[in-house]
Amino acid sequence: MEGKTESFEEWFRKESDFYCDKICLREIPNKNGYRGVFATEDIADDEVLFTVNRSLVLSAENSHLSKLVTVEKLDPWLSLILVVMDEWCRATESLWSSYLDVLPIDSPNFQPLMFWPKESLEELQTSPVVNRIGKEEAEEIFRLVLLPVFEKSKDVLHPKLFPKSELYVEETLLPLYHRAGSVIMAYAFDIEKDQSALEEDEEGFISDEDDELLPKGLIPMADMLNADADLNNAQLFYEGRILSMKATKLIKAGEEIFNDYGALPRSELLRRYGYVTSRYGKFDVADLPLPLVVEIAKKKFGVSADEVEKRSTFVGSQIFIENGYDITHFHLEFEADSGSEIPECPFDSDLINFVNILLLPNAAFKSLGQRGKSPKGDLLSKAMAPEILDLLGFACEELRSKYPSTVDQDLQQLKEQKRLMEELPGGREDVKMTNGHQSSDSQSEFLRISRYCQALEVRLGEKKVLQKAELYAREMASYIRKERGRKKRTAEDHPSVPGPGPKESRPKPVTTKLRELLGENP
Ligand SMILES: C[S@@+](CC[C@H](N)C(=O)[O-])C[C@H]1O[C@@H](n2cnc3c(N)ncnc32)[C@H](O)[C@@H]1O
Repeated sequence: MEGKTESFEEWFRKESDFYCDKICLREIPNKNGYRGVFATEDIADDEVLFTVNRSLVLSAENSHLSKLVTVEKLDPWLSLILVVMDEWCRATESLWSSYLDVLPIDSPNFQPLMFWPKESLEELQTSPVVNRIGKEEAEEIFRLVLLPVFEKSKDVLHPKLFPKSELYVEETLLPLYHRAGSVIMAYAFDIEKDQSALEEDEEGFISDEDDELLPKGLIPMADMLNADADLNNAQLFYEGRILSMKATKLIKAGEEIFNDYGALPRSELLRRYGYVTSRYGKFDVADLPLPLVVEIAKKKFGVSADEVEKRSTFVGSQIFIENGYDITHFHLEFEADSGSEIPECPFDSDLINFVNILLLPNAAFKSLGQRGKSPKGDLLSKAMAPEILDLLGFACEELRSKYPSTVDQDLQQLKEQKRLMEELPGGREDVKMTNGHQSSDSQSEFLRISRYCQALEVRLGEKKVLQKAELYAREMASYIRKERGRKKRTAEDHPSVPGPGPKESRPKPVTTKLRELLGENP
């Protein structure tokens, strides 16, 4: 790694149109050898940090390979994977050689979930992220789509990619394919079209293609910026042929410059980028599978299989039914109508709607079928049946119980693992990682423990979301029941008052317990 960061920065300074002298790229001490971009002087909001000409983007369009084979015909991912593999093998012949040297294509420290061994993946317990890694699917695409391309293009690909002496080189190609794919997932950008080059149609509208089809590209230096939920202070702007990285707020000398990777739950951050930080905890979600909801409707609410079938068909005719719904952390929202704060519902409105229909009494469902319209299950503003909340609360409880350890056990384990990490021979792990003096045994022990800590943070995050949603469901159901009782009593005490009477201000539905929960860190 020595000198590579400096060589890359020097190369970029030469190749880019503009590189502000108030910033520098450097390796971050105690951080496992990864780099970041820092301000060396104060930088004003909107100030340009650097620019990259489109011709410097490592993309299928600009690649050496595109002059020889029509790589752009592959989907954006596959074409860039192929291009990166080829440029990587071309080593110093590649225009991007100094840049490729700083990408973690062969670094064991870059550990997104794709590279986790089975025993570390097991520490994620029942987290649904394990099913989203997609290693087998990626390997199938490799065999079905990429290997035939290698075969067809063997005369123009770099000889290392397809040694002529061998016909089938999966053993050497597959690991490189996975590394290149994972680097692209963590480093590549969707390259927005150059609007000035897009053709206008007859009515003067610029025709654009679907976002899904946007080509992917590696943008040197732009991808050296790290991200951390609340600290983001820079953003990439597409300005014709030029891509500009600009400050989005005042950045003080010495501060790190962060780009925004998006509002990602920690499970996704780990899957795509191989790291987690607690600041992303607020974006954590738990995926509630619909079959679990249905199972509870049957078991605890006596809904028959026949009714489930009929009602699912009814809902399916109105909205697209997902296999599962994200449950989120809830926050307090100010409600202008009542002048009070209400907790924002952690359950998806389509899920509420579905449960609402499942639990309707037969007669009500029949008349709904005749009207052909589904009622909106808008929590609180409409009179939501507390049974819906009961069912969702049970579902969260059930889902949480599928993780073999509790929140408290995980917290204890996390503390213990962090202590073990500190105790690794030679002091703090990451210091050893960067100066390269640790034995391979202690390095692999460090990687094992750090994967364990990351898995603990992910599963803890999901359990906490479930715990909070469960309590929310219980508290809100009890609040709605109390409210109904109170209204009924009022009506019984004043039977002569016609109509609903003067509009009452609704009492705050935020109980002490909910408040306590909201005060906690995610
Ligand atoms: C787009 S790159 C950023 C440049 C990278 N730091 C490097 O040295 O090559 C994304 C990778 O940086 C690392 N990263 C980004 N933000 C991070 C953070 N806040 N904490 C730890 N690692 C981070 C992760 O390894 C991630 O996969």
